[in-house]
Amino acid sequence: MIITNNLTKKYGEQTALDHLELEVKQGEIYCLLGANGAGKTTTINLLLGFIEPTSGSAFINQLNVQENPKETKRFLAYIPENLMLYPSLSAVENLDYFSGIAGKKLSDADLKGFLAEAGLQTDAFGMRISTFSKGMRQKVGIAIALAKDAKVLLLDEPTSGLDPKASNEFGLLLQKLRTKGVATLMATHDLFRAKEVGTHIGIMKDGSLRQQLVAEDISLSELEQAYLNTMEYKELVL
Ligand SMILES: Nc1ncnc2c1ncn2[C@@H]1O[C@H](COP(=O)(O)OP(=O)(O)OP(=O)(O)O)[C@@H](O)[C@H]1O
Repeated sequence: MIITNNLTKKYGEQTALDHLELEVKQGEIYCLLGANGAGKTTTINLLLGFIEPTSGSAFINQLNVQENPKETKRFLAYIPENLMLYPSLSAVENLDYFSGIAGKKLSDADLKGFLAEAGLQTDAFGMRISTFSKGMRQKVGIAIALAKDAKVLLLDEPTSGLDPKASNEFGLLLQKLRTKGVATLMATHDLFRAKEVGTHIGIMKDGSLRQQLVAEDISLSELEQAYLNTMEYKELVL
């Protein structure tokens, strides 16, 4: 579903992404970890076609992103850290608008069905987005992915700033999408959530993917150690 071949992005002398080889299959949740500036957002922006690679290629559903910018977007849903929705429109109206852009004309009942499936409480369906918490807005983002029938979900730090309950709910939603066969790539700083929801975990540093792990094969403390080793942190001695 998601494949990158030697995907590289340079800004002048600086290499933001260095020959990335990545594959996320149907029903997998791949969590990308890494310090600030490691290249996580660059990876997502390349998959979205927001920026052009310096070399290498990215594929969504077997289509080259650069060569098929419109077609690849049809398969994608993207939830950034702060999802942009229309603040003066309701959840139903936003969903109607964004699913319309994706070419879906849905009935009121369908729209509400997707919001319910995304875990939004019924009394919020008609409320303005400006009154929503971040967790509620992220649920609208999931509803958009569901309505669009997205095959690939790209997430950039979607749980940052969410309280543990909202973050846990978001993780459960990702697992629900996984059972529908969605391939998810999530950039995150949250090791705990990566271990909880991820099927695969990649650790990036300075634009390159340094380690790839299968989530069920490691414990949280092993993941933490692998992360710290990759970052070459020394153990803190007090
Ligand atoms: N438009 C740009 N111009 C120049 N350098 C850039 C640009 N965008 C990103 N970079 C550089 O590319 C590198 C990778 O950045 P990127 O945003 O992908 O990191 P990240 O892993 O997402 O970090 P964070 O966790 O802080 O979001 C950084 O060194 C960054 O400064």
